[in-house]
Amino acid sequence: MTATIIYGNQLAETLRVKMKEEIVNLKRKGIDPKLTVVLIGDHPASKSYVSGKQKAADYIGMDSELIQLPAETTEAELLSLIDQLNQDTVVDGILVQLPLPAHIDEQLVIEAIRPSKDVDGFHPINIGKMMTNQDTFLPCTPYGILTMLKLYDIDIAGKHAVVIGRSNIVGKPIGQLLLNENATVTYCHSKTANMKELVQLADIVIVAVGRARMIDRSYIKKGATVIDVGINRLDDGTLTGDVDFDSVKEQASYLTPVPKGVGPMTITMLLKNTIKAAINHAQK
Ligand SMILES: Nc1nc2c(c(=O)[nH]1)N[C@@H](CN(C=O)c1ccc(C(=O)N[C@@H](CCC(=O)O)C(=O)O)cc1)CN2
Repeated sequence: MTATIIYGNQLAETLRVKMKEEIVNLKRKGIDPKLTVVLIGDHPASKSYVSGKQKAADYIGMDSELIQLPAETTEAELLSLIDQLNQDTVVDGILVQLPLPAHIDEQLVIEAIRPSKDVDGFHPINIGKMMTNQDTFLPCTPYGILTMLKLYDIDIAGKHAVVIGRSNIVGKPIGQLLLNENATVTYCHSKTANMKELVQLADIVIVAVGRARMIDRSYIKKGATVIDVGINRLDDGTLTGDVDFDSVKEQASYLTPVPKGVGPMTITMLLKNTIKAAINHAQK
């Protein structure tokens, strides 16, 4: 058996075409969603992700703006900018690209964003709503993963999902979203003693550790669904995931590639959240 490969870039394209129409319809009703992205410093990967967000917004006809500030920007300056964007009635979504330089407290910045404009879904109020299964902005990567599983009709309820990684932006929230869908969820992390045994039990494996090709077929139960969130740049410049793709594709029933897997869905869910924010703002 060879796994069905879930190409996130193709799903993302289909969803973006639909959003393009949605934007036309919203504009007819006087709703013009706007996303503001803030980038501090010139970290090459962050610059590339931010540019991907701008291009995707342009493609669907969404108004977007990039505010790029030097790495020396102080925490107070960034908080003051966020305050201005919170007050600006034209701005629907605010995204501060992470990671931030070490002298800025990331959590303080996340909490400064008005929850109704937090299209990243990182504000504790939005996380709390997600945990209690209320309507809110879902963090974009986990939301993208859930959308991929649903579009492929992959059963979640009653299945055993193992999440490898416990970051605030991917590991913790994807586990919660799968739990909300009635999966039984196990988290593994760097201190988990029997990780391989646990992963071998999983029907759905989400890998978000940041270690190139760490998970090979010996971890994977025959027929499992494997979602690779890792983006690792090798010395030769190529990108690879946390999963050893060629090995796992012979064992899994569904598998996401890197690149062209989860990444494009992350950006697509950001657009979706921004549209949601604009509709919410228009109803107030
Ligand atoms: N404020 C946020 N910061 C960060 C987030 C986030 O969701 N919000 N997530 C990541 C980075 N990220 C989005 O910002 C992101 C990562 C990767 C991709 C993507 O499309 N990857 C491509 C490959 C791109 C390449 O060639 O480098 C792929 O997988 O096909 C999009 C968004 C950390 N920061």
